[in-house]
Amino acid sequence: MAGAIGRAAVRALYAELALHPKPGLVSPLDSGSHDDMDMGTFLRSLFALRGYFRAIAAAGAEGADFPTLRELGITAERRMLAATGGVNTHRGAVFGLGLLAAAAGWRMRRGRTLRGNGLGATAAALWGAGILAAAPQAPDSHGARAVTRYGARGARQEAADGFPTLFEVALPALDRALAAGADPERASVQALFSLMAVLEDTNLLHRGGPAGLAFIQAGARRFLDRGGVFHAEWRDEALALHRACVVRRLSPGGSADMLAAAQFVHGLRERAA
Ligand SMILES: CC(C)(COP(=O)(O)OP(=O)(O)OC[C@H]1O[C@@H](n2cnc3c(N)ncnc32)[C@H](O[C@H]2O[C@H](COP(=O)(O)OP(=O)(O)OP(=O)(O)O)[C@@H](O)[C@H]2O)[C@@H]1O)[C@@H](O)C(=O)NCCC(=O)NCCS
Ligand SMILES: Nc1ncnc2[nH]cnc12
Repeated sequence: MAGAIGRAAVRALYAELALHPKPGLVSPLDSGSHDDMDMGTFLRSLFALRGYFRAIAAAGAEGADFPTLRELGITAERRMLAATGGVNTHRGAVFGLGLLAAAAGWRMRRGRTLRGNGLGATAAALWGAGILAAAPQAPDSHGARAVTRYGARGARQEAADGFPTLFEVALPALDRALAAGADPERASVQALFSLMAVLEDTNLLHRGGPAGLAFIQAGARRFLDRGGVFHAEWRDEALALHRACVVRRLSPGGSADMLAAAQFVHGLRERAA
Protein backbone atom coordinates (compact mmCIF):
# COMPACT_ATOMS: atom_id res chain seq x y z
CA MET A 1 0.00 0.00 0.00
CA ALA A 2 2.72 2.52 0.94
CA GLY A 3 4.53 1.66 -2.31
CA ALA A 4 1.39 2.42 -4.34
CA ILE A 5 0.93 5.77 -2.55
CA GLY A 6 4.59 6.66 -3.11
CA ARG A 7 4.34 5.84 -6.82
CA ALA A 8 1.15 7.93 -7.11
CA ALA A 9 2.96 10.91 -5.52
CA VAL A 10 5.93 10.68 -7.91
CA ARG A 11 3.57 10.23 -10.89
CA ALA A 12 1.66 13.37 -9.86
CA LEU A 13 4.86 15.43 -9.53
CA TYR A 14 6.00 14.21 -12.94
CA ALA A 15 2.61 15.06 -14.51
CA GLU A 16 2.86 18.61 -13.09
CA LEU A 17 6.39 19.02 -14.42
CA ALA A 18 5.49 17.67 -17.89
CA LEU A 19 2.46 19.93 -18.25
CA HIS A 20 2.63 22.89 -20.65
CA PRO A 21 1.69 25.75 -20.79
CA LYS A 22 2.20 26.74 -17.13
CA PRO A 23 2.69 30.49 -16.56
CA GLY A 24 6.18 31.30 -15.26
CA LEU A 25 6.86 27.68 -14.27
CA VAL A 26 9.47 25.18 -15.44
CA SER A 27 8.24 22.75 -18.12
CA PRO A 28 9.89 20.54 -20.75
CA LEU A 29 9.75 23.51 -23.16
CA ASP A 30 11.47 26.17 -21.07
CA SER A 31 12.50 27.30 -17.58
CA GLY A 32 9.83 30.00 -17.28
CA SER A 33 10.85 32.67 -14.78
CA HIS A 34 13.71 30.60 -13.31
CA ASP A 35 17.43 31.08 -14.03
CA ASP A 36 18.68 28.40 -11.66
CA MET A 37 16.62 25.37 -12.65
CA ASP A 38 15.27 23.47 -15.63
CA MET A 39 13.49 20.18 -16.37
CA GLY A 40 16.70 18.24 -15.56
CA THR A 41 16.96 19.85 -12.10
CA PHE A 42 13.38 18.77 -11.33
CA LEU A 43 13.99 15.24 -12.61
CA ARG A 44 17.05 14.87 -10.36
CA SER A 45 14.98 16.13 -7.45
CA LEU A 46 12.15 13.68 -8.23
CA PHE A 47 14.61 10.80 -8.40
CA ALA A 48 16.01 11.74 -4.98
CA LEU A 49 12.50 11.88 -3.45
CA ARG A 50 11.19 8.48 -4.64
CA GLY A 51 11.73 6.65 -1.33
CA TYR A 52 10.45 9.54 0.79
CA PHE A 53 6.81 9.41 -0.27
CA ARG A 54 6.66 5.63 0.32
CA ALA A 55 8.31 6.09 3.74
CA ILE A 56 5.98 8.87 4.88
CA ALA A 57 2.91 6.91 3.67
CA ALA A 58 4.09 3.93 5.75
CA ALA A 59 4.68 6.19 8.77
CA GLY A 60 1.18 7.65 8.37
CA ALA A 61 -0.31 4.15 8.21
CA GLU A 62 1.40 3.37 11.53
CA GLY A 63 -0.18 6.49 13.10
CA ALA A 64 3.11 8.43 13.41
CA ASP A 65 3.05 11.77 15.24
CA PHE A 66 3.94 15.10 13.60
CA PRO A 67 7.58 15.25 14.82
CA THR A 68 8.21 11.85 13.15
CA LEU A 69 6.74 13.04 9.84
CA ARG A 70 8.66 16.29 10.10
CA GLU A 71 11.97 14.44 10.53
CA LEU A 72 11.24 12.44 7.37
CA GLY A 73 10.42 15.71 5.57
CA ILE A 74 13.60 17.45 6.72
CA THR A 75 15.75 14.48 5.62
CA ALA A 76 13.98 14.46 2.23
CA GLU A 77 14.53 18.19 1.82
CA ARG A 78 18.25 17.65 2.45
CA ARG A 79 18.32 14.92 -0.20
CA MET A 80 16.51 17.21 -2.63
CA LEU A 81 19.03 20.02 -2.07
CA ALA A 82 21.97 17.63 -2.49
CA ALA A 83 20.50 16.36 -5.79
CA THR A 84 19.85 19.85 -7.19
CA GLY A 85 23.04 21.58 -6.02
CA GLY A 86 21.13 23.61 -3.42
CA VAL A 87 18.13 24.66 -5.54
CA ASN A 88 14.67 24.49 -3.97
CA THR A 89 12.62 22.52 -6.47
CA HIS A 90 10.12 20.63 -4.35
CA ARG A 91 10.08 22.04 -0.79
CA GLY A 92 6.37 22.78 -0.93
CA ALA A 93 5.67 19.30 -2.32
CA VAL A 94 7.85 17.56 0.26
CA PHE A 95 5.70 19.25 2.89
CA GLY A 96 2.16 19.25 1.42
CA LEU A 97 2.24 16.12 -0.71
CA GLY A 98 4.16 14.39 2.08
CA LEU A 99 1.38 15.13 4.57
CA LEU A 100 -1.27 13.96 2.08
CA ALA A 101 0.67 10.73 1.46
CA ALA A 102 0.81 10.15 5.22
CA ALA A 103 -2.93 10.81 5.48
CA ALA A 104 -3.57 8.38 2.61
CA GLY A 105 -1.54 5.71 4.46
CA TRP A 106 -3.52 6.32 7.64
CA ARG A 107 -6.92 6.14 5.92
CA MET A 108 -6.20 3.21 3.60
CA ARG A 109 -4.82 1.09 6.47
CA ARG A 110 -8.11 1.72 8.30
CA GLY A 111 -10.34 1.07 5.28
CA ARG A 112 -11.54 4.69 5.14
CA THR A 113 -12.72 6.29 1.89
CA LEU A 114 -10.54 8.72 -0.07
CA ARG A 115 -13.61 10.59 -1.31
CA GLY A 116 -14.61 14.14 -0.37
CA ASN A 117 -12.05 16.00 1.70
CA GLY A 118 -11.21 12.93 3.81
CA LEU A 119 -7.44 13.19 3.27
CA GLY A 120 -7.39 16.89 4.22
CA ALA A 121 -9.59 16.29 7.27
CA THR A 122 -7.27 13.51 8.45
CA ALA A 123 -4.14 15.64 7.97
CA ALA A 124 -5.74 18.53 9.89
CA ALA A 125 -7.10 16.35 12.70
CA LEU A 126 -3.94 14.31 13.28
CA TRP A 127 -1.19 16.81 12.54
CA GLY A 128 -2.74 20.31 12.23
CA ALA A 129 -1.90 21.40 15.77
CA GLY A 130 1.67 20.07 15.39
CA ILE A 131 2.14 21.95 12.12
CA LEU A 132 1.19 25.26 13.72
CA ALA A 133 3.06 24.62 16.98
CA ALA A 134 6.36 23.59 15.33
CA ALA A 135 8.97 26.32 15.30
CA PRO A 136 9.49 27.39 11.69
CA GLN A 137 12.33 25.37 10.22
CA ALA A 138 13.71 28.54 8.63
CA PRO A 139 12.20 31.69 10.21
CA ASP A 140 13.60 33.84 7.39
CA SER A 141 12.35 31.61 4.52
CA HIS A 142 10.65 33.36 1.59
CA GLY A 143 7.32 31.93 2.78
CA ALA A 144 7.80 32.96 6.42
CA ARG A 145 8.73 36.48 5.36
CA ALA A 146 5.63 36.78 3.13
CA VAL A 147 3.40 35.54 5.96
CA THR A 148 4.86 38.08 8.41
CA ARG A 149 5.02 40.99 5.99
CA TYR A 150 1.71 40.59 4.15
CA GLY A 151 -0.35 38.43 6.54
CA ALA A 152 -0.60 35.76 3.83
CA ARG A 153 -1.87 32.22 4.46
CA GLY A 154 1.23 30.26 3.59
CA ALA A 155 1.86 26.55 3.06
CA ARG A 156 1.67 25.75 6.81
CA GLN A 157 -1.72 27.39 7.37
CA GLU A 158 -3.10 25.75 4.22
CA ALA A 159 -2.02 22.31 5.49
CA ALA A 160 -3.16 22.88 9.08
CA ASP A 161 -6.64 23.80 7.79
CA GLY A 162 -6.87 20.54 5.78
CA PHE A 163 -5.87 21.99 2.38
CA PRO A 164 -9.13 23.89 1.66
CA THR A 165 -7.87 25.34 -1.65
CA LEU A 166 -6.99 21.85 -2.85
CA PHE A 167 -10.31 20.24 -1.94
CA GLU A 168 -12.65 23.19 -2.61
CA VAL A 169 -11.02 24.66 -5.72
CA ALA A 170 -8.45 22.47 -7.49
CA LEU A 171 -10.08 19.03 -7.32
CA PRO A 172 -13.58 20.29 -8.28
CA ALA A 173 -12.04 22.21 -11.21
CA LEU A 174 -10.15 19.09 -12.35
CA ASP A 175 -13.24 16.84 -11.98
CA ARG A 176 -15.55 19.32 -13.75
CA ALA A 177 -13.18 19.78 -16.69
CA LEU A 178 -12.76 16.01 -17.13
CA ALA A 179 -16.53 15.47 -16.87
CA ALA A 180 -17.04 18.16 -19.54
CA GLY A 181 -14.79 16.22 -21.93
CA ALA A 182 -11.38 17.84 -21.47
CA ASP A 183 -8.39 15.50 -21.79
CA PRO A 184 -6.06 15.21 -18.75
CA GLU A 185 -3.70 17.91 -20.07
CA ARG A 186 -6.44 20.52 -20.57
CA ALA A 187 -8.16 19.57 -17.30
CA SER A 188 -4.84 20.06 -15.47
CA VAL A 189 -4.34 23.51 -17.02
CA GLN A 190 -7.88 24.41 -15.92
CA ALA A 191 -7.11 23.27 -12.36
CA LEU A 192 -3.81 25.21 -12.35
CA PHE A 193 -5.48 28.47 -13.43
CA SER A 194 -8.27 27.90 -10.87
CA LEU A 195 -5.59 27.69 -8.18
CA MET A 196 -3.67 30.71 -9.48
CA ALA A 197 -6.88 32.77 -9.33
CA VAL A 198 -7.25 32.35 -5.55
CA LEU A 199 -4.16 30.93 -3.81
CA GLU A 200 -2.13 33.30 -1.61
CA ASP A 201 1.08 31.99 -3.11
CA THR A 202 4.00 33.12 -0.99
CA ASN A 203 6.32 32.62 -3.97
CA LEU A 204 4.51 35.35 -5.86
CA LEU A 205 4.54 37.62 -2.81
CA HIS A 206 8.26 36.99 -2.38
CA ARG A 207 9.11 37.82 -5.98
CA GLY A 208 6.51 40.45 -6.85
CA GLY A 209 4.89 41.68 -3.63
CA PRO A 210 1.09 42.16 -3.46
CA ALA A 211 1.12 43.63 -7.00
CA GLY A 212 2.73 40.46 -8.36
CA LEU A 213 0.16 38.26 -6.64
CA ALA A 214 -2.69 40.48 -7.89
CA PHE A 215 -1.31 40.39 -11.45
CA ILE A 216 -1.37 36.58 -11.55
CA GLN A 217 -4.75 36.29 -9.85
CA ALA A 218 -6.35 38.75 -12.28
CA GLY A 219 -4.74 37.08 -15.31
CA ALA A 220 -5.93 33.64 -14.23
CA ARG A 221 -9.44 34.94 -13.46
CA ARG A 222 -9.65 36.54 -16.94
CA PHE A 223 -8.60 33.25 -18.55
CA LEU A 224 -11.28 31.35 -16.62
CA ASP A 225 -13.99 33.96 -17.26
CA ARG A 226 -13.42 33.62 -21.02
CA GLY A 227 -14.12 29.89 -20.82
CA GLY A 228 -10.75 28.60 -19.66
CA VAL A 229 -9.57 25.54 -21.59
CA PHE A 230 -12.95 25.35 -23.34
CA HIS A 231 -12.20 28.57 -25.22
CA ALA A 232 -10.98 27.90 -28.77
CA GLU A 233 -7.88 30.10 -28.23
CA TRP A 234 -7.09 28.77 -24.75
CA ARG A 235 -3.53 27.70 -25.53
CA ASP A 236 -2.58 31.11 -26.98
CA GLU A 237 -4.13 32.88 -23.99
CA ALA A 238 -2.28 30.66 -21.51
CA LEU A 239 0.96 31.24 -23.42
CA ALA A 240 0.39 35.01 -23.34
CA LEU A 241 0.17 34.90 -19.54
CA HIS A 242 3.27 32.68 -19.47
CA ARG A 243 5.23 35.30 -21.43
CA ALA A 244 3.91 38.11 -19.20
CA CYS A 245 5.06 36.18 -16.11
CA VAL A 246 8.52 35.60 -17.56
CA VAL A 247 8.92 39.34 -18.28
CA ARG A 248 7.99 40.05 -14.63
CA ARG A 249 10.00 37.07 -13.21
CA LEU A 250 6.84 35.76 -11.51
CA SER A 251 6.33 32.05 -10.80
CA PRO A 252 3.29 30.52 -9.05
CA GLY A 253 5.25 27.66 -7.38
CA GLY A 254 2.64 27.18 -4.63
CA SER A 255 -0.08 26.62 -7.24
CA ALA A 256 2.19 24.14 -9.04
CA ASP A 257 2.55 22.17 -5.78
CA MET A 258 -1.21 22.23 -5.20
CA LEU A 259 -1.82 21.05 -8.78
CA ALA A 260 0.46 18.05 -8.14
CA ALA A 261 -1.46 17.40 -4.91
CA ALA A 262 -4.77 17.46 -6.84
CA GLN A 263 -3.37 15.03 -9.41
CA PHE A 264 -2.16 12.78 -6.58
CA VAL A 265 -5.58 12.66 -4.85
CA HIS A 266 -7.38 12.21 -8.18
CA GLY A 267 -5.03 9.34 -9.16
CA LEU A 268 -5.45 7.55 -5.83
CA ARG A 269 -9.24 7.79 -6.04
CA GLU A 270 -9.26 6.42 -9.59
CA ARG A 271 -7.21 3.41 -8.53
CA ALA A 272 -9.39 2.82 -5.45
CA ALA A 273 -12.64 3.02 -7.48
C1 LIG B 1 6.72 24.36 6.26
C2 LIG B 1 7.82 24.48 5.23
C3 LIG B 1 7.28 24.00 3.89
C4 LIG B 1 8.34 25.92 5.16
O1 LIG B 1 7.41 26.76 4.68
P1 LIG B 1 7.65 28.32 4.63
O2 LIG B 1 6.34 28.95 4.26
O3 LIG B 1 8.33 28.77 5.87
O4 LIG B 1 8.72 28.52 3.50
P2 LIG B 1 9.20 28.31 2.06
O5 LIG B 1 10.64 27.92 2.15
O6 LIG B 1 8.92 29.53 1.25
O7 LIG B 1 8.42 27.07 1.50
C5 LIG B 1 7.03 26.97 1.33
C6 LIG B 1 6.75 26.44 -0.05
O8 LIG B 1 5.36 26.06 -0.18
C7 LIG B 1 4.88 26.42 -1.46
N1 LIG B 1 3.79 27.43 -1.28
C8 LIG B 1 3.84 28.76 -1.38
N2 LIG B 1 2.65 29.31 -1.09
C9 LIG B 1 1.83 28.29 -0.81
C10 LIG B 1 0.46 28.22 -0.43
N3 LIG B 1 -0.27 29.33 -0.25
N4 LIG B 1 -0.07 27.02 -0.22
C11 LIG B 1 0.66 25.90 -0.38
N5 LIG B 1 1.97 25.90 -0.75
C12 LIG B 1 2.54 27.07 -0.95
C13 LIG B 1 6.05 26.99 -2.23
O9 LIG B 1 6.70 25.91 -2.90
C14 LIG B 1 7.04 26.11 -4.29
O10 LIG B 1 7.94 27.18 -4.38
C15 LIG B 1 9.26 26.69 -4.37
C16 LIG B 1 10.25 27.74 -4.76
O11 LIG B 1 10.32 28.64 -3.68
P3 LIG B 1 11.57 29.57 -3.35
O12 LIG B 1 12.66 28.83 -2.70
O13 LIG B 1 11.02 30.74 -2.59
O14 LIG B 1 12.12 29.94 -4.76
P4 LIG B 1 12.36 31.08 -5.74
O15 LIG B 1 11.25 32.04 -5.87
O16 LIG B 1 12.76 30.42 -7.02
O17 LIG B 1 13.57 31.77 -5.05
P5 LIG B 1 14.62 32.77 -5.65
O18 LIG B 1 15.11 32.14 -6.94
O19 LIG B 1 13.90 34.07 -5.85
O20 LIG B 1 15.67 32.83 -4.59
C17 LIG B 1 9.21 25.47 -5.17
O21 LIG B 1 10.12 24.60 -4.66
C18 LIG B 1 7.77 24.97 -4.93
O22 LIG B 1 7.80 23.81 -4.14
C19 LIG B 1 6.94 27.51 -1.14
O23 LIG B 1 8.30 27.58 -1.48
C20 LIG B 1 9.03 23.68 5.46
O24 LIG B 1 10.20 24.10 4.91
C21 LIG B 1 9.20 22.74 6.58
O25 LIG B 1 8.90 22.93 7.74
N6 LIG B 1 9.81 21.67 6.11
C22 LIG B 1 10.26 20.58 6.88
C23 LIG B 1 9.18 19.66 7.29
C24 LIG B 1 8.51 18.90 6.20
O26 LIG B 1 8.72 19.06 5.03
N7 LIG B 1 7.66 18.01 6.62
C25 LIG B 1 6.94 17.17 5.74
C26 LIG B 1 6.00 16.29 6.46
S1 LIG B 1 5.31 16.99 7.85
N1 LIG C 1 7.20 23.33 -12.54
C1 LIG C 1 7.63 24.15 -11.58
N2 LIG C 1 8.34 25.27 -11.88
C2 LIG C 1 8.78 26.10 -10.91
N3 LIG C 1 8.55 25.92 -9.60
C3 LIG C 1 7.85 24.83 -9.25
N4 LIG C 1 7.48 24.36 -8.03
C4 LIG C 1 6.82 23.22 -8.22
N5 LIG C 1 6.73 22.91 -9.54
C5 LIG C 1 7.37 23.91 -10.20
